[in-house]
Amino acid sequence: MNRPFTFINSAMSADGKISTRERKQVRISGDIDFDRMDELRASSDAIMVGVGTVLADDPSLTIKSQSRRDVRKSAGFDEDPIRIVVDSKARTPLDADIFKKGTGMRIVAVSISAPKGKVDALSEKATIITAGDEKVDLVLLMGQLSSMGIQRLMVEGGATLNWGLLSNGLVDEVFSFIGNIFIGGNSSPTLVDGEGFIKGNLLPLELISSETMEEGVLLKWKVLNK
Ligand SMILES: NC(=O)C1=CN([C@@H]2O[C@H](COP(=O)(O)OP(=O)(O)OC[C@H]3O[C@@H](n4cnc5c(N)ncnc54)[C@H](O)[C@@H]3O)[C@@H](O)[C@H]2O)C=CC1
Ligand SMILES: Nc1nc(O)c(N)c(N[C@@H]2O[C@H](COP(=O)(O)O)[C@@H](O)[C@H]2O)n1
Repeated sequence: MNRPFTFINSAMSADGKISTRERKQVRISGDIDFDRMDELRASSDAIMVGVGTVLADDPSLTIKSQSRRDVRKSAGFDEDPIRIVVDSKARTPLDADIFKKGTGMRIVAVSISAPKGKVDALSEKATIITAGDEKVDLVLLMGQLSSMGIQRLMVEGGATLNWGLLSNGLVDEVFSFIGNIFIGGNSSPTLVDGEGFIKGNLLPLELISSETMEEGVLLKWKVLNK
């Protein structure tokens, strides 16, 4: 199956949490890491998040640096990459920042079970891809994104989508910034939630690089999919 080259970028606390138990966004990394994230966005054809992240953080997923926007434009691309929400039940708010801010294509991926009225309303704002019965079939979705010409896909979480992609063998690399705080809480989301892998069937990684950045560490992992 053809699929885009896919990488996750995430920031987590020293105890592996990506936000608090109230699922409120916290600043884990600093300006240097946010600028690195902006560079990754600018080098990508598309950026994907789960609807849980849209509901919690309302990210715009736009490129913030004007010079990076200018470079993309002069190369004939939209200033922002395609922005994709994986949203089985079409819960993305119609006034979400991904619709209000930035330029270029937006995609909302839904399942057949999504309410038709809300899907119709979202179709005024975004291209709709329907894949899967009750929840979005990520393997099918990746095939469709590839056939649309998306070759390099950046995933910005959250915890449930990360699990869905990793457990289906759909991720090639992971950038993980580890910040100098503890968040704690057994219900706070971690880098990878979902059911979790079981003993004897864990997902191995190869460490590509590690560097100290601001008050934390940036790790780059290659995912050793079977
Ligand atoms: N520190 C960081 O780098 C980041 C932190 N976050 C945090 O993550 C939290 C959101 O994470 P979650 O609640 O886990 O939501 P999520 O963003 O992972 O979205 C989950 C949703 O994805 C959709 N989905 C559809 N098909 C799926 C499939 N086959 N597999 C998996 N998901 C599928 C479902 O509708 C599901 O409800 C927030 O608290 C947010 O602040 C989010 C992004 C980055
Ligand atoms: N890389 C990173 N570091 C942190 O400290 C964070 N809190 C996050 N959160 C994610 O950053 C994105 C912000 O997007 P916009 O600025 O609105 O475009 C969003 O995906 C947050 O969940 N990331």
